[in-house]
Amino acid sequence: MKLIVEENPLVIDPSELLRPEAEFTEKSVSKFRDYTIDENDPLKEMVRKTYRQMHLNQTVDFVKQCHKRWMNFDHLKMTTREALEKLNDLIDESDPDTSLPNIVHAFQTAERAREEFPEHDWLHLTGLIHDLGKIMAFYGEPQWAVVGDTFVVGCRWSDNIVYRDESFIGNPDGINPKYNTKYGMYKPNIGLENLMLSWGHDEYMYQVLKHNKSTLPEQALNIIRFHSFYPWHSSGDYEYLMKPKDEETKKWILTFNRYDLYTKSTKIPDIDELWPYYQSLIDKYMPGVLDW
Ligand SMILES: O[C@H]1[C@H](O)[C@@H](O)[C@H](O)[C@@H](O)[C@H]1O
Ligand SMILES: [Fe+2]
Ligand SMILES: [Fe+2]
Repeated sequence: MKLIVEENPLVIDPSELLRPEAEFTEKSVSKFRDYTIDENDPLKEMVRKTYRQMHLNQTVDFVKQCHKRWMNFDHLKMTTREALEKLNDLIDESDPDTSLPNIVHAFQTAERAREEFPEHDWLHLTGLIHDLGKIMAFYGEPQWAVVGDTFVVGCRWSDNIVYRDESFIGNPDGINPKYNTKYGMYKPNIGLENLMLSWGHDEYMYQVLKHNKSTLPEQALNIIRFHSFYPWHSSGDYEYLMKPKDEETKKWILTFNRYDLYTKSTKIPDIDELWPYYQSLIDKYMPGVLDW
C-alpha cells in the first residue's frame, strides 16, 4: 500500500494511519463517525434528522440559490477573530463525536496540526478556520445547509453517503433524468473543482477566502473546500469524475482529516493563551475586516 508521494511535505508514516488512536485520542478510531440509527438515543436522532433534512432538500436548484444568496458577501463585515468567537455558540447538530462549542474544535484541530508540522504555519491556520463557514447558521441558514458531510448534486448519489438508503427519499433530483444517472450533468473526469457539492460551510469558507484575497496557499484552500466530502476522500466514491491532479488534493485532505476528526475527544486547549500566536497567522494570511 503506497499512500504518500515523496514530494508532499506532509509525509505520513502509513502505519500511523492504521493506528491513529494511539497518537490522537483516548477513544478508539472505530468509535468515531457512528451513524447507526437508534431512536432511543437523542444525540443520534438529532444527527439523523439533520441529514434527513439535508438529503431531502439539497437539490441542484437549492444549491444554485445558496450560491446566489451567499456569494455576494454582503451579509456582514467581521474579523476572523470575531467569526471564531461566534462559533462559541454553535453546537454542530450533524456531529456524533462532539458536543463542545465549535471554537474548541477549531483550536484542537489547529494545535494538533501544529504539533505535527511546526514549520507549516499555514496548516495551523487552516485547522483554526476550516469550519468558520458555519457562521451561516447565525444568519438564517438551517444547519442542514451549513454542517455535515457533503455530496455531489446533479448526478446519482453515491452509495457511501451517510444514511444513504432512507435519507434521500422524496428528493426531486432522484427522479429527474438530468440528474439521476451516473454522470448526470457532468462529463467523465470533469475534475473536482467543477463539481457542484451540496451547500455547506466548506464551499462558503473557500469562497470567503477567495473574495477577501487571502494569501493562504492553494492546498489550504482546497482542504477547506473539500474537507467534508467524505464519500470522495474517505470512501473512494466519484472517482470517475476526478482528474489525476485531484489525487494530490485528496492526500492533503486525508492528512488534515486526522486532526479534524480524531482530536474531537482530546483535551480542551487554553484558548486565551493561544490567541497571540494565531492572531499573528491571521494577520499574515487573512488580515483585517472581511466581507462575509
Ligand atoms: O458533522 C461533521 C461536521 O459538520 C464537520 O464540520 C464536517 O466537516 C464533517 O464532514 C461532518 O461530518
Ligand atoms: Fe467541517
Ligand atoms: Fe472540523
